[in-house]
Amino acid sequence: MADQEIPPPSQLVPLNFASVQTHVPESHLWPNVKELSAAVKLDKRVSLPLIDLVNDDASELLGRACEEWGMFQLINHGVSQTLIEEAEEETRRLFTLPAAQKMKTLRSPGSLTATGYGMAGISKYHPKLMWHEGFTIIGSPINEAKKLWPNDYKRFCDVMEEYQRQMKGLGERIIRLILKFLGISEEEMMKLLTSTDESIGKPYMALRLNSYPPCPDPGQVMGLAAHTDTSLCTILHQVRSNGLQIFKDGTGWVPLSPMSGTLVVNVGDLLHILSNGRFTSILHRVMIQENKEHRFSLAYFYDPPGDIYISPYCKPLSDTPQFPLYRSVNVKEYFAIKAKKMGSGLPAIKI
Ligand SMILES: C=C1C[C@]23C[C@H]1CC[C@H]2[C@@]12CCC[C@@](C)(C(=O)O1)[C@H]2[C@@H]3C(=O)O
Ligand SMILES: O=C(O)CCC(=O)C(=O)O
Ligand SMILES: [Fe+2]
Repeated sequence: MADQEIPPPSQLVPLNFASVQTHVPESHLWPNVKELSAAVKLDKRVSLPLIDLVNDDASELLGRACEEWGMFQLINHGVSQTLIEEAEEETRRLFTLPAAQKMKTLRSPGSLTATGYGMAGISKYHPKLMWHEGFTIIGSPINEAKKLWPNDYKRFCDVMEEYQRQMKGLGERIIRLILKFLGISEEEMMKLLTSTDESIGKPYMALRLNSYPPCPDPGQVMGLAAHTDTSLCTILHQVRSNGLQIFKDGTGWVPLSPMSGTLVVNVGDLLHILSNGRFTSILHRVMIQENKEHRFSLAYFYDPPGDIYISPYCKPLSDTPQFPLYRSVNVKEYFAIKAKKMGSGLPAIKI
């Protein structure tokens, strides 16, 4: 089969990966991936803090993990294994559809909050394309699912809606415990967590299904380039596969291996701002592995609604005076700033 003609990057159309048999097209060859990989501290394969959500000390443990790592793995998270497996199965079913079918739901360029198929938003900041295709779901995916499976869309919708519902509940539990660690009052918390109230703006919660197809030359491509998430926190389920790396201060890039049954949670920019820089919005990326496996992941971005203002929380009664590192910013505005600043929004709101 002939390799598909490559559209210019500005169109942000994923490659028809199924048509690539032998060589990676020029558009996807990252000249620096060898150096990037060589710099990875393989001997430093780290294990993230493992936190039991029903532990009495969960709040303290989560807070410490957010300070030290900005990422941790959760057990006893309460999301059923069956639901996770169903969501995995539906993700696989979606990405193994013919390219033309997936293209019927292509996200409109420029829209940050649309449901549909496409490349990661950060693609437009890189001269080369990533070995990745995504499907973002905000709210109900029913309109897009009908295009993908005209006679059989219900299963996908039911599973994804339930998955979002459970992830939202889990996100709220996690954030509540983390805010408690920061000393934020119940009243202040309510403002941040009233995520379904449409009167305070459009919901920004998003589920992104990620697909990293097998690659004939994994050493020359990038799965998902280094980025921080634009969320309070992100809850990630990886389908039994390596490839996720984090940038740890003082160490450098380190690879992670998912532990089965756990969900990986990371701090995003909004929680970094809220904690006045105390929690790390962790830089992470995905590198394609040699194993020729099709890798999938499901990332749930837990966000407040668009019109909520996020301000650095400075302990009012602490001995040492604290000053806010960032100006107050609303969620919608921060998304727009981050998109405009090529994926790096924090410097733009620094005081
Ligand atoms: C720099 C970025 C990266 C963006 C777009 C732009 C600003 C906001 C980011 C997110 C955050 C929430 C999920 C996502 C899928 C979304 O809708 O907005 C992300 C998207 C991407 O990573 O693709
Ligand atoms: O696929 C992964 O493991 C990470 C995905 C991710 O970082 C994202 O979707 O923002
Ligand atoms: Fe991410």
